[in-house]
Amino acid sequence: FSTMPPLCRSTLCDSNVGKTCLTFRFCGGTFPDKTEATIGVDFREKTVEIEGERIKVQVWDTAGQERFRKSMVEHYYRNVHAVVFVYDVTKMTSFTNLKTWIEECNGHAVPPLVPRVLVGNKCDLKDLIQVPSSMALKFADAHNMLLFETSAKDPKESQNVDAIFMCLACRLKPRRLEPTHDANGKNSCPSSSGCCFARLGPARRRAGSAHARRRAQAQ
Ligand SMILES: Nc1nc2c(ncn2[C@@H]2O[C@H](COP(=O)(O)OP(=O)(O)OP(=O)(O)O)[C@@H](O)[C@H]2O)c(=O)[nH]1
Repeated sequence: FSTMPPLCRSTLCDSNVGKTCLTFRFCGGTFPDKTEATIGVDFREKTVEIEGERIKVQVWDTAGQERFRKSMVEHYYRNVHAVVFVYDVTKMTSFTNLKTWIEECNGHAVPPLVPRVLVGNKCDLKDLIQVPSSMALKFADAHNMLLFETSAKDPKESQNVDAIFMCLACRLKPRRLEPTHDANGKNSCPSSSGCCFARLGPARRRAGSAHARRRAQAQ
């Protein structure tokens, strides 16, 4: 068991996009029947195994509603190892608001080299989709993020949800944590080659994988 402190990542963005449900799906393997608006920050944990090493992943589920974010103190931003930005594929405003969330993150001194990924949730609602994958990919590219399209609700999509956190756990695996942010601030993480995706099964290869491969080829 890893004695390192848990890898912490934060899920950020508008209310109702499914941040809480995604963390339930990843940490507990279930979709909650009912959720309440998150107040402040909720913590969930899961231990994953990567290359024979057990790593504790701690997910910080942050409130989307402004009135419940008052307790989101600087501390949380300063201590994240990775950030997961979530939008609802059936709600264009949640996608256009991403810019504000990225600015908020930057404004709280989250170092640009802390890995960030973009997650389009509620893909099970196929007839209601407002944000096309192509648009999301363009945005993800422009902000140097990988894109995952998921559904916390559909159990068939659960591998895609796992892929988000497994990819980040792989990038942040303790022995890789230091080189990711070397003394010169350069990103020397070996997984920038897209190795996380190479190890994940085909079911997880949505928009994110094609995107990752293109990025890997470009590097
Ligand atoms: N169809 C569908 N509904 C989802 C999915 N994920 C979440 N929901 C629903 O979306 C609503 C909001 O989900 P939450 O996980 O509470 O959203 P949140 O982003 O954590 O909201 P805040 O805590 O207010 O920031 C709930 O009614 C969920 O049942 C999904 O993948 N598909």
